[in-house]
Amino acid sequence: MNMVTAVSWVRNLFHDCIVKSCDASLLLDSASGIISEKTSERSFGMRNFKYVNTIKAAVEAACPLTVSCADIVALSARDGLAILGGPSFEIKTGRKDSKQSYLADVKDSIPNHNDSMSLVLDRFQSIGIDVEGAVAILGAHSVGRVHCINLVHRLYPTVDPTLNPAYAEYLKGRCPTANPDPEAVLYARNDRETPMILDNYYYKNLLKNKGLLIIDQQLTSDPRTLPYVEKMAVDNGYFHQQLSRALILLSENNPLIADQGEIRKDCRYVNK
Ligand code: HEM
Ligand SMILES: [Ca+2]
Ligand SMILES: [Ca+2]
Repeated sequence: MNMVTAVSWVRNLFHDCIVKSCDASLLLDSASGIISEKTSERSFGMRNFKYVNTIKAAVEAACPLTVSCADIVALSARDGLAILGGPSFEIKTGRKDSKQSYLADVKDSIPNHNDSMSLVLDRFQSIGIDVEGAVAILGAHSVGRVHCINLVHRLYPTVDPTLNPAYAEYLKGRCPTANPDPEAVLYARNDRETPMILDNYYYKNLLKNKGLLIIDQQLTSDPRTLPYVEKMAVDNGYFHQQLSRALILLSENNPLIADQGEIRKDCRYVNK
């Protein structure tokens, strides 16, 4: 199992479940009147969807039309977290898959990297995740990467004063120009200390002004969130416990009931 795939599974859970429901709406490809949520600019950098199809094909071969794509999203995120050294927890099953995609809702549901903390806290609150849970769930940024396109505005023309100057120099090395070529795949690791471990280095970094996205660093400048950052930075067990709680809430967001959904044969298309 590739660790990078595990990282993708964790991000899939957020991008699916916060848009309407944990219903695999994210996984639909553009086809027959559907425009994929994957085409949203919020989905920038998402990768490894092909492995969800591999899992689905194996599950269908063993037990047809029984395990939804939405359950695969939830269970693969759970397993991805454990593989990355994050918390282990039980997750409910029985989710149904959506019969449509919600591209038009993606931008309202998933905040932008430079939105205000109030907007982000409101978004999480609307799916039942409180401030403590919101601080923990952003700790998913303890793994993975950010492309330069999402960073350069903090480096050029002047360095964002909330960014650690030595770290800014390092990031300039990763992202040498103000206008990164979108084809060049320039990026920085989310957490330079333990890039592939889902641990509390994310919070230790924030306290040293080494947050990568504006939204990450704002956790230390907002008096509502700072106390939780400080506590998570010194207590990985507490971080994992809050992260589990928040991810379970996310994974149970607004489930489809009765015939609102189906069990897709192929996660990329609604059933014929
Ligand atoms: C306010 C909320 C959030 C915002 C604005 C946000 C934004 C972003 C951005 C801009 C990236 C970098 C994309 C790229 O340049 O390739 C990213 C990466 C990532 N995000 Fe978030 N995110 C948020 C919350 C979350 C949550 C709640 C999770 C999971 C529970 C999550 C998981 C990840 C992961 C794992 C990556 C790394 C992906 C990879 O390396 O392939 N994010 N996020
Ligand atoms: Ca969804
Ligand atoms: Ca880490």
